[in-house]
Amino acid sequence: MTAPNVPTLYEWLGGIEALLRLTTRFYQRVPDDPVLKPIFEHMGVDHPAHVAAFLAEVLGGPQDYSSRYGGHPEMIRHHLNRHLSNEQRKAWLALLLDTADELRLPDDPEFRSALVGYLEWGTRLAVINSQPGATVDVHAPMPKWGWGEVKGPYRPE
Ligand code: HEM
Repeated sequence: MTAPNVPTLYEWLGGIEALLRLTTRFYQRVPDDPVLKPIFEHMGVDHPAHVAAFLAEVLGGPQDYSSRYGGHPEMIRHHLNRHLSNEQRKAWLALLLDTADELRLPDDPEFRSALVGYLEWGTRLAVINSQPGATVDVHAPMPKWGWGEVKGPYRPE
């Protein structure tokens, strides 16, 4: 159970508006990254908004990705047979975190460690689901991420 007065990670980072800024800027920067550029050459214009909606739901925000876009099974489906490598995963993660710094998303240790925890998990799952033979579990539940061991945001004194 969530303790009273502890914001969700979604609330703490600034909600959907902040996530849209993050994903929009991230995919603007992708073409400048030689490792990531070829992977996203054919992505649709809605891709940044879909990833923002997915992250919002995982981090405790509205459940729009589930109600509008098909939930976790649909996200997995997008990664099937992409043959993503660990090198590509690390480039994705590094660029996302660098973009979070560029946009001045909250950088307190509590928030960033929780965010990195989810992104480490999520990017590794994307790589696993992109390998030959991976299949979609149509009942895969949406992951939910909270503050973890730190139990809440940084508060002075
Ligand atoms: C936490 C990590 C991740 C999340 C939440 C995520 C989320 C998503 C979502 C929601 C989509 C569907 C977008 C749409 O509907 O257009 C998608 C597609 C995709 N993702 Fe990810 N992803 C993650 C990690 C990665 C990583 C690490 C890579 C590659 C290094 C990757 C590569 C792709 C590709 C290639 C597509 C399809 C793009 C296209 O439509 O051409 N993803 N991802």
